Amino acid sequence: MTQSYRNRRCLTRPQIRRREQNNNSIVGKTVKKQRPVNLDLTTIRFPVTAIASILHRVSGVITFVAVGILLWILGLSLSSQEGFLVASSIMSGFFVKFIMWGILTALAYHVVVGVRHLLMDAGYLEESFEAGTRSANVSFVITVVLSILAGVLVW
Ligand code: HEM
Repeated sequence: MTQSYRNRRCLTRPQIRRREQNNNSIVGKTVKKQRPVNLDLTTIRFPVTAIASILHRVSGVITFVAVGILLWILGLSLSSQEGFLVASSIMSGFFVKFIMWGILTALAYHVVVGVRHLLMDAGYLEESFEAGTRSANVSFVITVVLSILAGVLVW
């Protein structure tokens, strides 16, 4: 083993000494020597439950930001007749409608997966990987349906 370190031209003498010491210590015996170094995120596949969880947090943050925007539009529309007309004209643009559709989709997803969470917490859904995968997929399908309905509502 010592010989193989010495054959590596890129190692300095102190590095060789440290590796030899590591090999004789508890570190060399307990830590896996061939540890994975590949952290290329494009090669890592997340399970659907992880994706559902990450999206739940993302949709929660989108909903949080959306509350401010929606309250502002509501306040504007209720302020006066002119305010209502301004709010209506803002809401009639394609880009704004697209944002509203995105907000409604995020809210729908957050509520659907939130209910899934609460059902799991209350013990109505099994907390196994298989059951979690199934309920996550069902949540995605329900969200797609609600998202289409939200599109119909907005346009
Ligand atoms: C204005 C409305 C809402 C906002 C701004 C909001 C925001 C958030 C945010 C940011 C989180 C992430 C917390 C974290 O991951 O640390 C969260 C988690 C959660 N939300 Fe909401 N939420 C809203 C409405 C709802 C509704 C209506 C439900 C009903 C089902 C719900 C159920 C949940 C649950 C169960 C969690 C915890 C998930 C977990 O334990 O990982 N939320 N919410």
